[in-house]
This record gives sequence, structure tokens and C-alpha cells, in this order.
Amino acid sequence: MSLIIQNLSKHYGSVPVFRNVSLHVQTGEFVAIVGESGVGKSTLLNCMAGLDSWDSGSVLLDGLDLSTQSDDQLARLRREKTGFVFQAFHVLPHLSVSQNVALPLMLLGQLDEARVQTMLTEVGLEGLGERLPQQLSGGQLQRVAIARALVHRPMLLLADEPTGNLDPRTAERVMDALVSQTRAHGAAMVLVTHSVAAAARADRRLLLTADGLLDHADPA
Ligand SMILES: Nc1ncnc2c1ncn2[C@@H]1O[C@H](COP(=O)(O)OP(=O)(O)OP(=O)(O)O)[C@@H](O)[C@H]1O
Repeated sequence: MSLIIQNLSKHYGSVPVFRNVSLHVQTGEFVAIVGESGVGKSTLLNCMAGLDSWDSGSVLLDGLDLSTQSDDQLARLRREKTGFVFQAFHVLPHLSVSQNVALPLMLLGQLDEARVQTMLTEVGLEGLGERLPQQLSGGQLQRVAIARALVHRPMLLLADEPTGNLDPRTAERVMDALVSQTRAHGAAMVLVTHSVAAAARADRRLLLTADGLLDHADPA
């Protein structure tokens, strides 16, 4: 897996969000992106997944330039190569926990119930597969989102503030699940976070500013 971002710039209308963003993420690497609220961290993560567009620069996933891909090709790339943990979970309310986790496998035509159960166990949700999302706590919901993002063994996990709104102890458990699962799969992870504790666990920390990504060695 390789993710290469070169000189990416993004505006919303006439309002610049960021410019000169360059980043190279390698197989198995865990990179944390921190930065002030509104500087464009979620937007950048969405660009990495081909969920948002940019004005100039390039995003290459395994050598494929995302800007040259059709919407169908992008959807396929996302399905096959990436997992996404959204800030707002995006767990589907009318599906059970197991069905939510199974979704990526179903979209790939590779439903594997044993694999779904394994993922639920690995994130500490064994026995809760039949529940509906409304019957779970915030921390449990976040773990459903993690299990779903990893069930199809993507080589790149993109996680947007996965410990936001969680108490410190639950946040640590969620990070434990994320780190152990991505390490176990040899997957790379790009984590966007305001949490110093979460960022401290990364191999590399970067600070997003309006003028690009800077090394951010000291999380404090
Ligand atoms: N669809 C949109 N149209 C116009 N402006 C937008 C849109 N989405 C985001 N923005 C603006 O772009 C900027 C970057 O937003 P983004 O959510 O990426 O920031 P962030 O760094 O992730 O913030 P936070 O840490 O608060 O989650 C913000 O100023 C936001 O208001």
C-alpha cells in the first residue's frame, strides 16, 4: 500500500482551506494528523478517500491518481482498499450490529459470518451482534464503526476523530482496538484527532496548517 499526496490545495468557493499539503504514507504506518479546528483535517481525510475533490495537486493510492478515476472506480477503490471511521459513526440504525459490520463484505460479494463474529470479538462486542445501534453506548457504537471499517481487511484505514465524545477510559479502549487491529492486519492508518493521548500512539505526528503539513514531534 502506498498513499502519496503531492502539493494538494483546496478551496471552498473563494475561501482557501489548505495548500501545499504533501504526505507519503507507507504500508503499516500509523500517521496522526492534528491541527486547529476548521483547518481542514476532515476535508483532507475525505480527499484521501476520494470522497471530496481538490483544486490542485494529486492523491495517489497504490499509484492510481484518484482525480483520474470515475465515481464508480473511486467507489470500488474505497471498497477494496480503504476503511473509514467517520466522526459521526454513520452506523445504520435499522440494521443490527452484525449487519452493520457485514456491510463492506456484502458490498464486495464476500459475506463471511465467521469473519464478522471474529471482528465483533476482537473489538470487545461479542454477544451484541443482534442488537440494534440504539441499544448501544457511544463507545460501543464507535467500536461497531471500527469493526466495520476493518472487516474486509483494507490496507489503509482512515479514522476521523474516532475517540471524540468518549470518556478517557473508553477512548483508550477504542484506540487499543484500532491500533491492535490495524497492526494485526499490517494496515496503514491515518488518524485525525484532537486527542494528545491518541496522537501520541502514532509512528508519526503531523500538524495541518493553512500552508501545509508540518512535522509535529511533540504531541504536548
Ligand atoms: N461543504 C462545505 N462548504 C463550505 N465550507 C466547508 C464545507 N465543509 C467544510 N467547510 C469549511 O472548511 C474548513 C475545514 O473544515 P474541516 O471540517 O475539514 O476542518 P477540521 O480541521 O476537520 O475541523 P474540526 O477539527 O473542527 O473537525 C472549515 O472552515 C469549514 O467551515
